[in-house]
Amino acid sequence: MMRHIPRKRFGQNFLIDPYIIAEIIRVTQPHSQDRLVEIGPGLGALTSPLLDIVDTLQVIEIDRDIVDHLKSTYAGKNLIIHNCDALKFDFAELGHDLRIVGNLPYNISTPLLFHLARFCGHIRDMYFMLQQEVVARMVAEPSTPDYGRLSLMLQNRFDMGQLISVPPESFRPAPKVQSAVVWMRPRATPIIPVECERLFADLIATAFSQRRKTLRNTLRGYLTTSDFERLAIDAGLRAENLTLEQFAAITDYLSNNKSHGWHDKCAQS
Ligand SMILES: C[S@@+](CC[C@H](N)C(=O)[O-])C[C@H]1O[C@@H](n2cnc3c(N)ncnc32)[C@H](O)[C@@H]1O
Repeated sequence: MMRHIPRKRFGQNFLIDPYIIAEIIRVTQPHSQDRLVEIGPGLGALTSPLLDIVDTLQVIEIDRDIVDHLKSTYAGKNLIIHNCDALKFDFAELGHDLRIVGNLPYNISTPLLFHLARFCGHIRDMYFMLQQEVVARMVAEPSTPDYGRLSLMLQNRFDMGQLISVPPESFRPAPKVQSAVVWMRPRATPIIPVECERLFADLIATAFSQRRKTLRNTLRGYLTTSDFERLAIDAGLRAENLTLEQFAAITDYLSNNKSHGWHDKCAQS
C-alpha cells in the first residue's frame, strides 16, 4: 500500500478492520452484473473486494493522489474512475438501477445525502458508512430527540435502516465518533409530490427553526388557527411531534389553497 498521509479536509478515515469490511460486502450482496458505484474509494478497502465480484465498478474520488494510486493498483481491472467531487457529480450520467456504496467523508455527509436524493429515480439501493449520530437522525421516529429535518427530508424519499455499529478503532486515523452502516432504498413514490418538495423543505425548516416552540408560533406565517382546525392538527404541538404524513397533509393543504399564495410557488418549483 502506498504511503499516504490522510487528508482531514477530505474526511479521510480509512477502514482497516477486515471484519467490518467483510460485513459491508455481505450486507450489500453485490452481484457480477450490478451497476455498482463507490463514493470515495480511498486506498481501496472496499474497492478490492467489490472488484473481485462485480464485472465493472465505477468510483468517484476527489483526491488526485489517491486517483493515481487507484490507477496503478487496479490497472487492467474494470475500474472506471471519476476524479471529481461527488457533491457535484451527475449520477444520472451512470444510468438506472444504480447500487451505491461508500464509507463516506463525514464532513460532507449531509449535503451528499441531499444531493443523492435528487437522483432517486436512478438508484436501486445504497449502503453507507456514516457517523452513528447522523444515522440516528436519518431513521428517527417522531417525538424523539433525533427526529428533525434530516429524518423528514430523507424518509420522504427513502426506506432506511441501520445495519452495523462500527467503533472508531476500525479506521485509521480513528475518527472521534462512533460510526454505523445504513441501507437506503428509494420509495416507489415519495410521500410529498416532487413539485411540492420545495414548499415542504421550507415548511419543515421553519417548523424546526425553534424546536421548543409550538406550531402555532413557528408556522404563524403559513397557517391560521382555523387552518389548524381544518387540518385536525393540534397547534399546541411542536414540530418534532408531527409525522411525515401530517407534514404532507399541511404541504398538500397549502399547495391546494390559493388564498395562501403557496399554490403558485409549489407549481413553479
Ligand atoms: C472515509 S474515506 C473512505 C476511504 C475508503 N473507502 C475506506 O473505506 O477506507 C472517504 C473518501 O472519500 C474521498 N472524498 C472526500 N470528499 C470527497 C468528495 N467530495 N467527492 C468524492 N470523494 C471524496 C476521500 O478522498 C476518501 O478517499
